[in-house]
This record gives sequence, C-alpha cells and structure tokens, in this order.
Amino acid sequence: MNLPQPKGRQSHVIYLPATGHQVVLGTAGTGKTVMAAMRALHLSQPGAPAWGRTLLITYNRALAKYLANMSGGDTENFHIRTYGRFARGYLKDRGLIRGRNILGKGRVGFVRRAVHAAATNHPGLKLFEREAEWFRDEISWITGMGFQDKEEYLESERLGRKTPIRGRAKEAVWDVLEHYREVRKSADYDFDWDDIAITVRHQLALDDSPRHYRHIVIDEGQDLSPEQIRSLADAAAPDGSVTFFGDYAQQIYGQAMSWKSCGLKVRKVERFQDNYRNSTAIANVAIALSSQPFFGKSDDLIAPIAPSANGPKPTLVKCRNQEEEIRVIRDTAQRLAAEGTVAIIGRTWADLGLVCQGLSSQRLDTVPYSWDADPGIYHTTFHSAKGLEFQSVLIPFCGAASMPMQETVDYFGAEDAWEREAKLLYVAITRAKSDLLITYSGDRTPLLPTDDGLFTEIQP
Ligand SMILES: Nc1ncnc2c1ncn2[C@@H]1O[C@H](COP(=O)(O)OP(=O)(O)OP(=O)(O)O)[C@@H](O)[C@H]1O
Repeated sequence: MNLPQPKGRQSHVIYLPATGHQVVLGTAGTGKTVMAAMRALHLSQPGAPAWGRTLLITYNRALAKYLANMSGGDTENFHIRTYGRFARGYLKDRGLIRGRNILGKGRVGFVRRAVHAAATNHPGLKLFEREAEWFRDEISWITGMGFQDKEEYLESERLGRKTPIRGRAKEAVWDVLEHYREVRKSADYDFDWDDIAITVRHQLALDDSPRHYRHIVIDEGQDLSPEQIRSLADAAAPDGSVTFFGDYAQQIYGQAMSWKSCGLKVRKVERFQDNYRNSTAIANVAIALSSQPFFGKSDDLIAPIAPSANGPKPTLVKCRNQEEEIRVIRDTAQRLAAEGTVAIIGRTWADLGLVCQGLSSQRLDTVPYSWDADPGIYHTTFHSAKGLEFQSVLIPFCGAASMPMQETVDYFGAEDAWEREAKLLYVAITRAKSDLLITYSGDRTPLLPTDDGLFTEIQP
C-alpha cells in the first residue's frame, strides 16, 4: 500500500465525523477515489473514533480490483463491493435469491416485448415510434427514483431529458413498465439490476437485526440511482455514517440525478478542485469540453482548477480514413508503451476490436489493472475506463460521423445524445496523466472544443 499524503481539504475529508451523512464532490483527478479508500480504511480501523465494519462501494469490478490493490484489499472489517454484489448478497441472506432470478443481459428484449404489448392500448401515440432502448432508459429512471405508483411518476419532473414527455405519453410509459414487470416475472426473473434496490430497501425496513456495516463509503456515487443510495443509507448502522463521493461531470448514464434527491441529510458539501492527475495541457482540453453549452448545467458541477503539471499539448491527428487512424494509434501505442501505461480508449468494444486486433494489448475487463501497473498497452471502452488512469491515452474515431454515436442519437434525440457522449469523452480524456492523442477522419466531432491552441494538430 502506497497511498499519497493527503493535501488541503483531503485530510479533513478522511476525518469527517463518523456519524450521519457526508457528501464530497470534486472534478476529475482530485483524489476522490483515493480519499474514499482512505476514509473507509480509517473508519474500519480498531481504535479510531466510532470505528466499525465499513463497506466501500465502487462502480464496477475493475474498479473494485483497482481499489483492492490500492488499499490492501478486504479484511474482516473492510469490504470493497460493487452495488450489485452488495445488493445480491443482502437479498441472498434474506432468502430472496434463487438461482438466476436477476435479469441482466437481454433486458432490452423484455422491454421490447412490453412495448409491443402496451402499444395496442394506445393507438396512434407517437411515443411508440421510439426505440426500445429509450423505454429501457425511462424504466431505469423510474425505478432508480424509487417511484412506487403511477401518480408519483406522473407528478415527477424529469430532469436531464432535453425533450420531456408529458400527459398521455407518460401514462403510456407507466403501462410499458407494468407490462415489462409481467413479462419479466413470467420468465421467472424477480428483479433486474435497477429495481433490486427497491427490494433491498423494503427488506431493510423489515429487518431489525443489527446492521452488518456501521459505515458505508460510496465512490463514483453520481452513477448510482437515488434508490440505490437510499438503500445504502438504510443499510448503515443508525450510529454510523454514509459518505458519498461523486463528480457530476462524469455522470455517464444521462439520468441527471442529484445526491439531493437521495434523502441524504448533509450540513456542508465538501468540494475538491485541485487536480493531481492531468497535466495542465490535458486539463485545459477537459475544462474547455465541459464549458460547452451542450455539456449540461447543474449546481452539482464543480468548477475545476487547472493543475500546474507540465506535459505536452494533446495531439489531434487528422487522418485520411479509419485505416490510417488505426495505424497511427497502433504505432503511437507501441512507441509510448516503453515509457509507461498506455490506454487505447474506444467508444465500443467493436471499435477496439478493429484497432487492437493482433496488437499486444490487454483488454481491461479481463485483466486486473492496478494503479501501479507495469508499462504496456491496455484497451477499454469509454464506460469502463471510469476511475482508472494511465500515463498516455489514445482515442480513435473522433470524427463527426462516429461521435456522437448515431445509435445514441436515434435512441435519445440529438440534444440528450450530445450531452451523454460529451460526458463519456470527458471521462476518457481525463484518464490521461501526461500524453493524449486523438484521431479522426472526415470532420472532427463537434463535441471536441475548438478553442485556439488546445491541441497540436497534425496529419500523418
Ligand atoms: N494528495 C495527493 N498527492 C499526490 N497525488 C495525489 C493526491 N491525491 C490524489 N493524488 C493522485 O491523483 C490521481 C487521481 O486521484 P483519484 O483517482 O483518487 O481521483 P478521482 O477524483 O477519483 O478522479 P476521477 O473521478 O477522475 O476518477 C491519483 O494518481 C492519485 O494518486
């Protein structure tokens, strides 16, 4: 274990009171993950004030392994889990998990069947021209908010949708949700990964045994739903604490949910602005990207301060076609891999397949990646790069024809799609410590900032 020496407000955050709710917001690279681990370790340490068994919640399995490597891993009093693993484990203890009764992959197929079934009740409604993926997203939002009945949904304000739906269309969405639950139940699935949180809360309300965890620390909290956060708050001991770390600039599922709707009672929000990861030149690109109008506005966004670390300007390479982009990315990866970790970050696994075929590169959902990883080439998607960092980051296919991805525009409409894809690009760019190279062919994506002097622009 070799954690950095906390600076400024960081130490304060580690030792925040060990009771009640705490919220820490910070932009990329400000040390949220490291401080989440340090706070959780502190709270679990015998002898610390109000110490007790502590749960550290993280976004996915790759980050759980990354955190385990950073913190020394699970002990009797310190557990690292994804939300899904925590929820499933608790419901198993409550006797509610039988075989495979949580619907994971294939969910959109169930939603599609529900949409077809519901459409017959709403002849002529334009809403039913939308793709099943749109309905899946709306159902995730409804269950993530924890709405118990139709009235609650009808009265709700849907933040984060640029084109909100109203009246009859909203009633029809609820109808789709009810059909979806029926179709799912008839296939013997009791839950999906979104609505499992509703049952966790319900079970916790019935459960008067002592709570398993005294303290719960949540990293990447911006991508958990309010109902998931509420269930974690219910799962912590009444004399314990819940600490939420998040960055709303990196909220990549377009749900636009705020910690404020999660029932956390917080006296003062802590804010981290000092970036310890990116060079100034890389941070400037991220700041310019997040300042564009389509990036979205929210009180929860923290204005970043550009760091002072030296590094070359990011390179923007205009290629003649995709083949040339692939060649540039591969050559650059091989050159930089001798010096440190290099990540090729792509929008989809299919894109990465094109770039990395035959290249000596490790796919990051199959190998554990640690914060002190050996030099070499790694590849991962925008979504799965979250929380990680690399010496160099290479991003292919940033032309206007592929970004924002057409599928996202089809599912959610142009405005929503731009915001979602810009946040994904933001996550990818802020993974780079010192070198960033972006390639495109045709026109560059309109999501990339065009301010003078941000990039060194070249042609191969
Ligand atoms: N006080 C510090 N001194 C030196 N380095 C630090 C300090 N705090 C954090 N760092 C380093 O800054 C980098 C970013 O930290 P971390 O991953 O915790 O940030 P984060 O806020 O979770 O970022 P993101 O949200 O972008 O994933 C890491 O390399 C970490 O070791």
